[in-house]
Amino acid sequence: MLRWVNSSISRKIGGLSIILLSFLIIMIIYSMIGLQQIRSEMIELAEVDTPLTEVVSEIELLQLRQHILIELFRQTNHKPSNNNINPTDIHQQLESYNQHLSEQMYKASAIIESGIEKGRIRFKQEQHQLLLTSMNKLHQVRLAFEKSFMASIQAMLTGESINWEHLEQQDQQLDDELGKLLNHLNALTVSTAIYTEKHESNFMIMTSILGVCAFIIGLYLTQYTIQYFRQRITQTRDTIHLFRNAIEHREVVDFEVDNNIADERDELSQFEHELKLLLKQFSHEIISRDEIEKQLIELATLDKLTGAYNRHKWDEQLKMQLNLASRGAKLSLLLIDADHFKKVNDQYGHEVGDAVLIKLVELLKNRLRETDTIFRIGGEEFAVLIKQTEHEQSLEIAKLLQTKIDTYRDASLPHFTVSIGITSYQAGDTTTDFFNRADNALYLAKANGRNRVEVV
Ligand SMILES: Nc1nc2c(ncn2[C@@H]2O[C@H](COP(=O)(O)OP(=O)(O)OP(=O)(O)O)[C@@H](O)[C@H]2O)c(=O)[nH]1
Repeated sequence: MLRWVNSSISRKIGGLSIILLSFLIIMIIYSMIGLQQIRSEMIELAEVDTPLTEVVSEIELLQLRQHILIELFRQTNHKPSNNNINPTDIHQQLESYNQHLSEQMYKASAIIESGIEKGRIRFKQEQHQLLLTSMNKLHQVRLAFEKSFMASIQAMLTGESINWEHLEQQDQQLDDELGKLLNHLNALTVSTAIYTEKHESNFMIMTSILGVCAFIIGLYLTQYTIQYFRQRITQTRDTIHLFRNAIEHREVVDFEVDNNIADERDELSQFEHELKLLLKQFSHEIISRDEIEKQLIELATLDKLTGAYNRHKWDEQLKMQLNLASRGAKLSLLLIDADHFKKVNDQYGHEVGDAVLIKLVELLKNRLRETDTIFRIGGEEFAVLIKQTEHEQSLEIAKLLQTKIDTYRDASLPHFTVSIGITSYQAGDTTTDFFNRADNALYLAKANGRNRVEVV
């Protein structure tokens, strides 16, 4: 069953088509055999039933002739002078009647014998026996009638009295026997016709059942094919939908892809498998490209040495934050400059100077909130934008930073200090106004002895 489920689509549909085709072939063969049988039964009807019907009609006519013959004989005997038929004529007619009856009986037995030989007479052994007995009886009765009739003619010719009672008895007996034979022959033709009719109706029922079965199989095959394709296409559409959603939300699509069974599956499963692999790989690439882009943007906006934002980012952020401040947001600017940094470089070397700058930014980051951004705007000069904070509080932060740096000690670094100029946004400030006020404050801090905070 699993092999069937996993087999290719062409094999699945091919398998079902073979079942349907085999069924149709069986149906056609059955119909041909059935039609052939019905045809032979029709021939049988034509070969047995029709001549037998003719014999029956002939015997019925002979029955009539028998009655007429007796009546003629009666009239000739009653008024011989008024009748132009003489006993010789009656004798001849009797012989002709006998001959005809014998011929019809011979014909009937020949038809039945030949029918039985060819296997076309479908009646029971007892029926056959009954027919033969009836014929024998008829033969004997006919002989007795002939004998009695001949004796009566002879009596009429010699003027003796005729035994009418006996003749009429023989006539009646012959009539009865003829009637019985006719009944047997009729029953035979009727049973043949009934058999054929029954066979025909069985054939029609069987053909109809086979037709309905073929229709159901065909319908199921069509339904199965449509359903199968619809289900698989829906699955693939869901996979693509999942992928699209994941990409929209910038998430990695984690399809379950079973590599081991991929080769054993049908074409649609293999297609789905390949699609999932492709989408998975594609999503990974999109996400990693996003990561790279993010890193590139970060790199483009960060200062390589200290990790603080660079001058380019500073210009952009200063404008943006000032814009927000003009709409009511609180904003303070700290300009931080390392004191006598030239001396550090000169005395300890440029590398130590770099290390001092790195440490300086690290100390600033440690004391600031995530939202307060640090920019390196010159060699040893930094700016900090403090958002959503009152001026007094910003001043406190500036003093705290200056003190922390002053009190910081590291055996591998020289002691260093910073001067800080601070200002807060004032209504109508341009970037230049805002920056210049902070710069003036820094200048004051430098001028007033460094390692201190000044406000403007
Ligand atoms: N090591 C190092 N030094 C730098 C860097 N950028 C600027 N400098 C140095 O920083 C020094 C700045 O010196 P100045 O502008 O004279 O100021 P200062 O010596 O700090 O004195 P004041 O600012 O007046 O206290 C210069 O010697 C620059 O070479 C850097 O990235 N690394």
